[in-house]
Amino acid sequence: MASVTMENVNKYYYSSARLNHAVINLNMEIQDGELVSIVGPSGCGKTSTMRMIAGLEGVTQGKIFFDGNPINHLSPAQRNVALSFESYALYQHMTVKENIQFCLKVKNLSPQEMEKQCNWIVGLLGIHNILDQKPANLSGGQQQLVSLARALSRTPSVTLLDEPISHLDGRARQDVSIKIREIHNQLGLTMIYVTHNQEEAFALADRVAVMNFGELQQIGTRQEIIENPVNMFVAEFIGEPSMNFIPCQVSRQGETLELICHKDPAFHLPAARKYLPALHKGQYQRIIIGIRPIACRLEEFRRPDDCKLTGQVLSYEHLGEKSFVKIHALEQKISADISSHYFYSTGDTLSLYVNPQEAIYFDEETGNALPW
Ligand SMILES: Nc1ncnc2c1ncn2[C@@H]1O[C@H](COP(=O)(O)OP(=O)(O)OP(=O)(O)O)[C@@H](O)[C@H]1O
Repeated sequence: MASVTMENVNKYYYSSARLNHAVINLNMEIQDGELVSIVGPSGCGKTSTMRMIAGLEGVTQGKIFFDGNPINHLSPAQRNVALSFESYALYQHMTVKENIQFCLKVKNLSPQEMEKQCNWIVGLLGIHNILDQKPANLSGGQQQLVSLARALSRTPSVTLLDEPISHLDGRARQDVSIKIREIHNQLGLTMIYVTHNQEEAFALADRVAVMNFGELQQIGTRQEIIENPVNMFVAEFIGEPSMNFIPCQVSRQGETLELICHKDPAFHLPAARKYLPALHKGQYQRIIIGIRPIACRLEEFRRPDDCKLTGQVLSYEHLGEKSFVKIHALEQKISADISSHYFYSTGDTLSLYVNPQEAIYFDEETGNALPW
């Protein structure tokens, strides 16, 4: 297995006389044996990044290294990467078993070893019943499992999985993603995993990379990204429901700092301790306060320092153990994740309690998180 380093990597596409800067100055380091997941909105450059690492797409500018060795000039085969992309790319004239074994042939295994390796991955992914089928007779989900089996049966330098289980339904998807993690752990693979599903990304990966408009916004563990998003894009994109953003004016009176979020009715928040040094510098007049829905509590769960926010219920959803409510307060929508067994109707008056210490502050001008 190998570490992957991307140094100032750029990808331009020239199509219909239009220049598209799909990946912009990407710098990323993936350790040997690490599982990194890439998430981001459609068109942000995830697949282009994967295809450049695989060698299926040229790098316009910048360098990619495996274990410190430049690989830009190497063909896909020379890079020794295993791939499973959303479109399965199976050999249509071969059976499932032949598809898997074909990939193992490059490893020069004996027939017995090949059989053993094939049985291992087939057993893990539970696809024995389709071994003699041709791809055309399989569902989209089954074809993805075969494509995944092919990628995971090898022990390549780097394993690239791009939406490898997007066609599986809920339960099967969860089971297979757990198996991918198990295989990764067992074999110590260096793996890059693209998904639109944040929960899957955080459940699987050691670190998650968030991209937007071709640029890497942040790479970190779940805790780092949830607790310390670097900007409003990451804060809003990660987490469901999305973070609430409340614009505030910073009011300084001597040593006292207060955030005026709304005048009538008045809603003031004491400044969070961790941001006091940044706010005292006087550079920020207006900031945006980010409050996660999970940090908006009902009265029964309120904490001593919580501030009260009252408004009319706009919507209420009860989903199994979770309940989401939106209220109209401070002339905007405020979402709360209230694990509650009460039911609310549109128009009910509801108070939510937020702890000012749990808020994340952003510069109104740049959208970047304030330092602390
Ligand atoms: N072969 C191509 N020719 C021209 N433009 C392309 C090509 N492939 C991708 N693009 C453009 O590059 C940008 C990044 O595309 P890419 O497929 O890498 O994004 P993505 O994050 O993987 O999207 P999705 O999540 O929808 O798969 C998009 O604007 C896309 O339209």
